Parts: sequence; structure tokens; C-alpha cells
Amino acid sequence: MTTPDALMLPARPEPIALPVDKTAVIVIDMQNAYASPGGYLDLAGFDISGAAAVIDKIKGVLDVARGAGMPVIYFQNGWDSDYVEAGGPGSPNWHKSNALKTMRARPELQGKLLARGTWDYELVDDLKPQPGDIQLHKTRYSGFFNSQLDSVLRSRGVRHLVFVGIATNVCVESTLRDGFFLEYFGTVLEDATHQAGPEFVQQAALYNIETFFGWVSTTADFKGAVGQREGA
Ligand SMILES: NC(=O)N/C=C\C(=O)O
Repeated sequence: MTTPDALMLPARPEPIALPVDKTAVIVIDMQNAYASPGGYLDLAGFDISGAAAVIDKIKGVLDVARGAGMPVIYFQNGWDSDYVEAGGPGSPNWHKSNALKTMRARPELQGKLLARGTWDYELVDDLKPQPGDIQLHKTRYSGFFNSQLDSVLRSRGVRHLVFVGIATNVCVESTLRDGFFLEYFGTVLEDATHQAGPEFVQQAALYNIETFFGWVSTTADFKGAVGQREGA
């Protein structure tokens, strides 16, 4: 699909046309929980050593996107301070959330992980939203579930989503997949994402996305494509 005001983004499995006025950048969960030493993923035993590089890559993408007038939408994942939104034992989330499991295993952490109002829930210092950016909260892995995302996008005529953030194989992939079912075109900038788990899950998530659900590109290609359009 090409439109006159579209930029052509090099991507796998093929280049994708992004109409600038119909494209938003979705920043998934760049919170201390996922990207800072001492945050939830780190405390739960996941390797977050690649997160610092991802923060830098995202900064560059957001500068370029804002300059082109694309909406920037930040998600924060988590729950209220009493964890009512997390669900109790009747919810699979209670059983599968590694944050909740970590707090049950280490009671001294109770109330500290992914609860609104805590350092863990806050966005990392280097990626604070700018005026005009949109901030949304979510309580499950998919940004489309029980959130305002769909109406925020539809009210702006957005059909194309460019994803950055953590974690590629959990909330990035879940949100991109749900977007696919709602007829959104999803592209991940691979070097602006990081997995929760071993390196092979990053590769598996990217394979799934480029093969079944969307497109995979890079921050350099995104910045180059936006820059080329602006220079045109
Ligand atoms: N933001 C995410 O991808 N989260 C992954 C795991 C979790 O929130 O437990």
C-alpha cells in the first residue's frame, strides 16, 4: 500500500510504506521495572544489560518522530498500590506474572514492583514524555486490552504502529499481535527493543513478527527514511 505522503521504510520481509499522518510510535513500558538495575526484571533474574543501549536508540527515534509530527504514545505497565488490578488467584496473571511471583517469594519487595506511585513503575529518566506525547496505563501485556489505545489511534486516523521498548517477546509482541487483529500495520525497530529471557527469544519474537504479524526494521532505517522525506 503506497500513498503520496508515505515514507518507504526498509524492513523485513519487505519494505513498508508508512503514511506519515497515519503513523504513531508506541513506546512499550520503558519503566525502571524493565530497564533499570534494581527494577523488577533485574530483581526477578532477567538479564537487562542490553537495556541501556535500547534507551539511547529510542531517544533518537522519538526525536525524529516528533519532528515529523507523528504521535508518540508511551505505555506504562502495572497496577494500583493494592494490586487489585493485577487480579487474585482467579486470574492467570496472578499465577504467571513474574513481578507478583517475585514479591510472593520475597515479601520485603511487596508493594515495590510495578505499583503506581513507585520508582519501579516510573519511566526511566532519559525517556520522559515531552509536551504533546500521550501516556497510557495498561494492566496486562497487550496495550490494546482494557486500555484507551484503540480509541486514541482511531480518533487520530492512525493505522500504522512503529514499536520500540521492552520486552520484545512479551508486551511488544502482544500489543503488535492484538493490533494486527484490529487491522493495524505493526513494525518493530529491532535495535530499540530488548527481550525478557535468553537471546533466542528475541530472535523468535522477531521471526514471528516478520513472518506472521508485521514487519521488522531498524532505528537507522527509520531515521533515514524520515530524514529523506523531510529533505525531499
Ligand atoms: N513489558 C513487558 O514486556 N513485560 C514483560 C513481563 C512482565 O511484565 O511481567
